[in-house]
Amino acid sequence: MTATTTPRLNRAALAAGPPPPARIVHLGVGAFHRSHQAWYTAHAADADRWGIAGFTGRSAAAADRLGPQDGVYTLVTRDHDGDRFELIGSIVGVQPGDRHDRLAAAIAAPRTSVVTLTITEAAYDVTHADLTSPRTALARLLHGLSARRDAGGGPLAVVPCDNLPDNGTRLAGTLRRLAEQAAPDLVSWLDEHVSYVSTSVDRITPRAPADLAEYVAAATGWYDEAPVIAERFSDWVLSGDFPAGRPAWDTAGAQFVPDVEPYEARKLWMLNGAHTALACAGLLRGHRTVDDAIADAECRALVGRYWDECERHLPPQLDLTRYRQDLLARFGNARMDHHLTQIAEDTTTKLRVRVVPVALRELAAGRRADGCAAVVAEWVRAVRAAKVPADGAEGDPLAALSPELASSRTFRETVDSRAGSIG
Ligand SMILES: NC(=O)c1ccc[n+]([C@@H]2O[C@H](COP(=O)([O-])OP(=O)(O)OC[C@H]3O[C@@H](n4cnc5c(N)ncnc54)[C@H](O)[C@@H]3O)[C@@H](O)[C@H]2O)c1
Ligand SMILES: O=P(O)(O)OC[C@@H](O)[C@@H](O)[C@H](O)[C@H](O)CO
Repeated sequence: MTATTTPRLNRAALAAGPPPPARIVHLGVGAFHRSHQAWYTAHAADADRWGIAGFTGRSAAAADRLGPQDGVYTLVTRDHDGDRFELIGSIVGVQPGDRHDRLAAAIAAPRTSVVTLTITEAAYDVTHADLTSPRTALARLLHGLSARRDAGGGPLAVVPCDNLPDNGTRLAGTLRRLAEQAAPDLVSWLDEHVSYVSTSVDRITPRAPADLAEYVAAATGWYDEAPVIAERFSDWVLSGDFPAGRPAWDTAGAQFVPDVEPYEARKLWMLNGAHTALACAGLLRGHRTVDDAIADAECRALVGRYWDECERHLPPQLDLTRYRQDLLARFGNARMDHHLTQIAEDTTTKLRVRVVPVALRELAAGRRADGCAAVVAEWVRAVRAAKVPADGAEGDPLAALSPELASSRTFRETVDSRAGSIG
C-alpha cells in the first residue's frame, strides 16, 4: 500500500456529520497536540460543538500534510501488546503560522473561546515582540489578541500545554512584559480579558518513524500523511477560568483542580526528570531508547534513588507508589521506540526545572541530595563525552544549573566524586 495505490484520508472517512465549528485556536500543530488536546476535544461529550483551527509553528509542513486531509489524521495508540488505530476529526483546518493575518482573524473571531499552545519550552523565552511583523509564537499570539481587542472581542482563555512549571502564570507574565514593550495600550485589555490556565500535560508521544504512513495505510486502507503514535496512558490537569466556555474535556478524562502545582511537580520531576536522567545515563552506556535504558540495572537504580528524593517533597495523596509503578511500565514499553537522542536536547534548561528544585529541597531539609547529585553527575559525564549538547555547561556545570547548588559544598563533593573533578 502506498500513496499512489491507497485513497488519501479525508473527512468523509469519519462517517460523521459536518465538521464542528472552530472555537479553539491552536498554535504549534506538532505530534503532541494531535495525540493530546485534539484527542481530548474529539472525545469530549460536546465534541460536535468544538473544532480546532490549527496554526503551525516553525515549519508549515503540518499544514501541507493535514490540509488535503481536512485536518483528519490517525492516532496510533501503541500499547505493550498491540496497536489501535483511531481517526481524529477535531482539527478542522491547519494554516501556516506565518500567516499571522489569518491567525489574528481567527483569534479575533467572536466564536473563538480558547487558544491552546504547544510551541516547545524554548519558545516561552522571548524578550521582544514586533507586532508589525510578528515572527515568534508569542508575538503572533499577542498580535492576535490585539486584533481581538480592536474588533471589540470578548474575554477568552489561553492554555499553554508545554512542559513548563506554572506555565499559565509564566505565560501571563511574559505576554504582559511583551505588551508593555510593544503595545502598552494593550496591557489593561489583556489584564481584563485574558484568563491564563495552567496545565500539567502527559502522554508520551515519540517522533513518528519515517515509515508510519505506509504502516497506517496497510492497517486502515487510508493514506495519511500526518499520523501520530502515542502510548495509551494520557493525563491532563488544568487550573483556571474559561470565561467564554470550553469543551467538556472532563468527560474525556481531564481534571479541573484549584491548584495544578502538585500534579505538575509530580509529572515534571518524576517523568520528565527521569527521562532526562535516562537520556544522559542511557546514552553513556550505549543505549538507544528509553526502554533499553530503564532495563539497565544501573540506570534503573539511578532513577529509583532520584524518585525517592522527589517523593519526599510531593503530597502522599498523589499515590506516588502507584505513579512510580506506572512510570516503570510506561518507560518499559519497548514498542514505543522512544529515542534517547530525542529527549537529550536542552538538558541544562530541563535539569534546572526538573532536578534542581528537588535537590534544593533535599539540601534545605539537611540531607545530602545524593540521588539528584547522581543524576547531575551522569549529565556532567554525558556532556563531557559529547552524548548530550553542552548547552551552557562548558564552564562550571553546577553554576550553569543553579547558583545555590553551585555554592553547596556537599552537593559539589558528591557530583565531583561521581563524575571526576568539576572544579
Ligand atoms: N511529545 C510528548 O510526549 C510531549 C508530552 C507532553 C508535552 N509535550 C510538549 O509539547 C511540545 C511539543 O512536542 P511535540 O512532540 O509536539 O513536538 P513536535 O516536534 O512534533 O512539534 C513541535 C511543535 O512546536 C513548534 N515549534 C517548535 N519550536 C518552536 C518555536 N520556537 N516557536 C514556535 N513553535 C515552535 C513546531 O513547529 C511544532 O508545531 C514539547 O516541547 C513539550 O513541551 C510533548
Ligand atoms: O524534551 P523533553 O524532555 O521536554 O520531553 C521529552 C519527553 O520527556 C516528553 O516528551 C515526555 O514524553 C512527555 O512529557 C510525556 O508526557
